[in-house]
Amino acid sequence: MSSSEQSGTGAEDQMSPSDIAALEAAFMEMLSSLEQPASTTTRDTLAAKASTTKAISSKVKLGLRASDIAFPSANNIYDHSPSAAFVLDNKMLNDFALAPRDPGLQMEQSDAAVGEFMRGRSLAKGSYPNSGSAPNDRSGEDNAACLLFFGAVDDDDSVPWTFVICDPARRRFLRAHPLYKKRLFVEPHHSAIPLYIAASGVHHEGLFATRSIAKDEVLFREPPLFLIIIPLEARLAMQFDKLTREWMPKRTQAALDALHTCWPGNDRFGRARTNIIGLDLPAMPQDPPRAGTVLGGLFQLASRANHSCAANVGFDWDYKTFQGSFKANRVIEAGEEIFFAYCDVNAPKEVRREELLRKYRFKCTCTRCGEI
Ligand SMILES: C[S@@+](CC[C@H](N)C(=O)[O-])C[C@H]1O[C@@H](n2cnc3c(N)ncnc32)[C@H](O)[C@@H]1O
Repeated sequence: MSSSEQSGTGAEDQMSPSDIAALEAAFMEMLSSLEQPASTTTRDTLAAKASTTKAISSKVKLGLRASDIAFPSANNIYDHSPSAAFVLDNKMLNDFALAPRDPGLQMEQSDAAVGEFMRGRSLAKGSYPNSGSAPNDRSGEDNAACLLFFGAVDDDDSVPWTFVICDPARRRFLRAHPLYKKRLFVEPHHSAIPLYIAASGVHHEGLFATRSIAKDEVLFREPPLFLIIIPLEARLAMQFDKLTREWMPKRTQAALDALHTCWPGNDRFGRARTNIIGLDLPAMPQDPPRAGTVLGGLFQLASRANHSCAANVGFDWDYKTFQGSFKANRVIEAGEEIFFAYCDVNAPKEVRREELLRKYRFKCTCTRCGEI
């Protein structure tokens, strides 16, 4: 799936040491701005949020420090929660869809997850046998199929993190991100997300609104489960099951396995291809025009949404906070299915249909495309 403005590209990845140094310096600057003490306004906002989420905070025992989730916007209901748990594992999502009026059970489960989270472990590090083509890897490590663990790692697999498979240049680029090795942003609690998963009229399952959603409302924000370079290379495809089995936390593996695949067989690569969303990354100095999208992200919630050329939400990727989000582009009624566009909706119908068929193996019958 592509984000609204971008589609996958085959960007070249030649970065000079000075390019890399400049990017790293820019990110360090960004990091220091994120670590500024909260302003009075931000503190007031946090205090107001703390009172509105009191019921949640009393049950979710989490001690995230503001600096761990230092997101500067201070204007979104899901930001900044100091009592937040990333508890969107698949079982809980299913529970949520089946029993949306039973948040108590979910709270208990999140308590357990949060307890593990707080124990904290050092970052796991690994390399993968070199498959031979890393001409611009100046990092001193020999793994061409680069793995990058972006976020905290817990041996018990219960913490939010992002698993990245990319080329050496992008790895260095991502490493310079201020959130590297830090905890990623977490939602206050998934019962605050106005969505549930249920059978879809267009395909198997989809996301639905639990209540009326206002135009421009952000439905949720979430870090990706993993990122992978686009285009998806054959050598990564062949190693993908092994890579994920060996390096991905079991919890993330389970979340990946729970997603739909539109490709024959049951391999994880097909599952990834079905569900990946193209992400806009900051342009790198040597990038050709429109090469902003160089990574695809797989998301636990966003990847559950079906496509429509008349989508009711837009997907947004915020590289600074490492979050994907859905924003309503019109009022959405309770019970309505959430749709976002996998392709460029400004392209002619025949072009859209061809792309959706080729990449996602379905014929679009949305209100704009009509019956086949
Ligand atoms: C990211 S998944 C969407 C969630 C999926 N429906 C599920 O049950 O997990 C993408 C796949 O859903 C199906 N799909 C999405 N939108 C569709 C639509 N408008 N019509 C038919 N199939 C669709 C296609 O098989 C596509 O490859």
